[in-house]
Order: sequence, then C-alpha cells, then structure tokens
Amino acid sequence: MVVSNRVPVPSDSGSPAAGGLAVALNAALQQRGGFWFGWSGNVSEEETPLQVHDFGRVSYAVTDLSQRDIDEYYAGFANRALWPVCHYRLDLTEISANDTAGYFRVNEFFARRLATLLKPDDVIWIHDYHFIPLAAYLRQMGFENRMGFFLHIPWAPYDVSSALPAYQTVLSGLTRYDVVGFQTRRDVENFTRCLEQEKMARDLGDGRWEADGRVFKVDAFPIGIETDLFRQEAREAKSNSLVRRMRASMEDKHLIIGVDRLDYSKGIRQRIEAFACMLERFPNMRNKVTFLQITPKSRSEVPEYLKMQHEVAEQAGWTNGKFGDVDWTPVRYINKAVSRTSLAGLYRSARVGMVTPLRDGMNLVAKEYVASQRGTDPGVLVLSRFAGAAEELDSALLVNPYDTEATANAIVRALEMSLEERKERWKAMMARLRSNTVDHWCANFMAVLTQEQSCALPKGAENGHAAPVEPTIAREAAHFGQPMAGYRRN
Ligand SMILES: O=P(O)(O)OC[C@H]1O[C@H](O[C@H]2O[C@H](CO)[C@@H](O)[C@H](O)[C@H]2O)[C@H](O)[C@@H](O)[C@@H]1O
Ligand SMILES: O=c1ccn([C@@H]2O[C@H](COP(=O)(O)OP(=O)(O)O)[C@@H](O)[C@H]2O)c(=O)[nH]1
Repeated sequence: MVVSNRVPVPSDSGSPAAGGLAVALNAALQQRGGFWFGWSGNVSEEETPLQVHDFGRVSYAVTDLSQRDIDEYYAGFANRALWPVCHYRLDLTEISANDTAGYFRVNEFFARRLATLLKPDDVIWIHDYHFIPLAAYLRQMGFENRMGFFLHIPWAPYDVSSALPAYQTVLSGLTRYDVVGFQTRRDVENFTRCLEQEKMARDLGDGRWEADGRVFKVDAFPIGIETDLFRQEAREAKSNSLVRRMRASMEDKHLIIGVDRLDYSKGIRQRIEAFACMLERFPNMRNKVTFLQITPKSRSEVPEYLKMQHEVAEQAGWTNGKFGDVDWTPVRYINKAVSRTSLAGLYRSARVGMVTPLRDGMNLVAKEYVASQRGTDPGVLVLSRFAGAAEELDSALLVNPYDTEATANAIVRALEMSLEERKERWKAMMARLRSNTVDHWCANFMAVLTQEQSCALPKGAENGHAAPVEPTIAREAAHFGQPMAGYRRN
C-alpha cells in the first residue's frame, strides 16, 4: 500500500507527470503491483466516495479534498512551512496557526479513509512531507501494520528545522514508523541530530532508534531512475517531432539545457544569471550557445512561487535583451511541461546539462540527463553540490549555485572539455546509475521495511512488559489552530 499526496492516475490525456515522486513511484509500482492511495488533485466540497481506478498491476484509490483543506494542508502548511524549512529557507517560511491545524486535520482525514482499505498484513509505504503524521493517526486507531516513511526532500539541520511550527509533533510523528528513509547521508545526520537534541529517541546503533518502546530504523535510500529504459527512450527520440524541430533550429550552436518545475529551490534565476555572466566574461561564446530552460509552472497558488515566477521571467528577458541579436536568442524560456520521451531526446542533444538547485532532495533530472547521453560523445553535467544527487554523481562538474562567477566558469569548462574527460566522467556516473536504479531503491526500502528484526523491542521490553505507548497525536494536534483574534489574516 503506497500513500502519497500526488497520485498520477493514468489518463487518456497522457499529460506528463512533472514531479520526481510521481515519475519514480509509478515506475517502481507498475513493476511490482500494489495499491496507491492519495489525493485525486480535485476539489469537492462534499465528502465523496473513494474513487478506485485499476491500471495494469496497480489500483489507484484517490479522494477529493475541499478548497479549505487544499489551502491549509497543501498550499499552506506543506508548501509554505514544511517545504521552505526543509529547503533551508526560513526567509520564505509562512507560519499560520490555521494552516498548521489544517495539516493535522487533513492527515487525520486521510488516515480514516485509508483505514477502510487496510488489511492486517498490508505493508504501508508513506511518502513525503505532506503525510508525516499519518502513521501516528493510524497507530492511534490500532493499526500495527508495518509502516515505512520516505522523505523525498531534504531534512534541514536542527537550528533550521526546529524553527518549524509544530516541530516537536512533526518530529515525534516520524518515530511512529518502522522505517524512516531519507535521500542522503546528510539528511540522516541532520534528522538523527534532531532526535538527540530533543531527547526524543535513544540510539541503539546500526541505524536503529527507540522511542516510547517502539524501535525504528533510520537510513538513506537514494532514489534512482529507470536507467536503461530512459537510455532507450533517448536513443529512439530522434524521430520525435519536438526533438527534431529543436535540433533543426539549433544550426551549429551548442545546446545547454535546464529542466525544472518553477520552484525557488531549483535556483533558476541564479542559473540564468550565471549564463549571462558567462556571456559577459567570454564574448567568444556569444552566438555559439543557446540555453533552453524548460520550466512547467508549479504551486502558483503559493505567493512565494508567484513572486519568483516574475523574477525568473525578468532575468530571462533581461539576458536576451542585453546579449541577443536578430538571429540569436540566448535564452529560450518555456513554461510548459514536456513529455518524458521528448525530454530524453532533448537531454541527448545538449552538450551541457545545468542542474543547479539551491537545495534539492535528490533531483531526478540530473540522473536522466546522464542516462540519456551517447557513450561515444557524452555531454557534461554541471551539478549543484546542494542537490542530493551530488552525493552519488560526484564526477559531475560540481558547483556552488550561489557563486555566479564560478558557475559561469563551470559552463565554459563544460563547453570546452575534451572528449576523453567527458567520457571518463560520464562512465563513472553511469556506473552509479546502473547500480542504483529506481527498482533497487524500491527493493532496498521494502527489504528493510519487511525485515522482522528492525522493529523488535529493545532488550528487557519483550514479553509485553513495556508495550509501546501511543502518544496521542490528536491531543498534541489540538493545540494548533487557535489563532489570536485580530492578530493576522487567515
Ligand atoms: O506535487 P507537487 O506539489 O506538484 O510537486 C512535485 C513533487 O516535488 C517534490 O519532488 C521531490 O521528489 C523527487 C523524487 O524523489 C526528488 O528528486 C526531488 O528532489 C524532490 O523535490 C516533492 O517532494 C513531491 O512530493 C512532489 O510531488
Ligand atoms: O516538463 C517536464 C519537466 C519535468 N518532468 C519530469 O519531472 C521530474 C522532476 O523530478 P526532480 O526530481 O528533478 O524534481 P521535482 O520536481 O520532483 O522536485 C523528472 O522526472 C522530469 O523528467 C517532466 O516529465 N516534464
């Protein structure tokens, strides 16, 4: 039983799922079969029955939410508090008592709906920051199923994450799982430091922790992609019409590509700025390169996203105005989603892949770019050292995206890199992508989650002497949602 907020129920429209969680999980689940439960993506003011759709080996069960629920739980607490805090952006964090209360209320609602589907031996795998307290609610309802949680985004260091409203309730919610997985070692370190700092759990060694008589395992499970399939799609994409049009329009110029949801964590404005800086400092590059930035809009209902959308558009326009010519547009900036097949072909056409988030859980685009390259003439990945992917793809040209000049230099270095060095770097990265595909990720997590011993009670607590005590999430959550009258909008 897989649970995530975003459930890409297959539809006839075939619009691409622009978001790594949906892309990766779909690949893993279609192979293994299972149930996928979450939000339908639709608004409904009345409680409608669960909608179940069967496709291939997967049954998708989705529920609508009311506008208020979406505003408070998704656009509010999840995307205006948890997301910025986890991406180290306290400056963009909006704290609202109503949103906090809404987040817990909607989690309880999802728990009640999920309860109607659960069988005693179901193994439940819950995904991402939208659903941190879900296990706590399910445990309180008496469910003792194996429950795993995987966080797709970073976990910030103690000093940053403890600024989150309801921080302790959120943290203790994570101790209700049997396995808590993160993308990188750094996230695991940050998280376990929080447990220690709050004295919320006891370190049993070997990644095992104990809280309230329950033992849980904490580890890094870096997410992968369908490496071979992506490679195959890239090879076949030369007949794709969008790819052909793009290639024809390039003439003899080099292509630099960026692909990201329009999100402030992706560092898109800073990336265009670095490209402009490169054109300023290396005039010989003018008219020789084109930067294509594919950027589907994301979470536009969140004010911080809307503001950033204007800034990115302005930076792209400014760069084209300053450096462009009648026959050359330096930055091609588009706001629509592109299908995975077309993306594979575009990656393969690009001499440089720019993946420069200011902070990112993993970043699947980095992996897709590498997988799409021709082994005989591969392009170069310029990768932020703040992307989770940098832990595995350390043969990329690693950059600090805040350092505009250094990133500009890295672009030139990538464009001028010898074939020999490009091949060497690419081979090392491909070896990592082949040894850790999305299937490995799924199998590794499931293996730990279904392992009997990972949940055994600590010594002295067997024989029912110290049965797990369920802290009451409902009681804790009830503290939220009492805004002071007249103090603030919301
Ligand atoms: O569902 P949305 O609000 O439209 O956002 C899309 C997804 O964004 C985030 O993706 C993360 O997961 C990727 C796969 O593990 C990872 O590579 C990336 O670094 C993350 O940002 C979010 O975590 C998902 O829940 C969203 O569905
Ligand atoms: O126009 C687009 C843009 C992105 N994607 C896909 O969306 C995912 C983005 O995942 P990533 O981990 O890079 O970032 P996220 O958006 O999840 O934060 C990747 O699989 C992309 O191929 C897509 O299919 N079409």
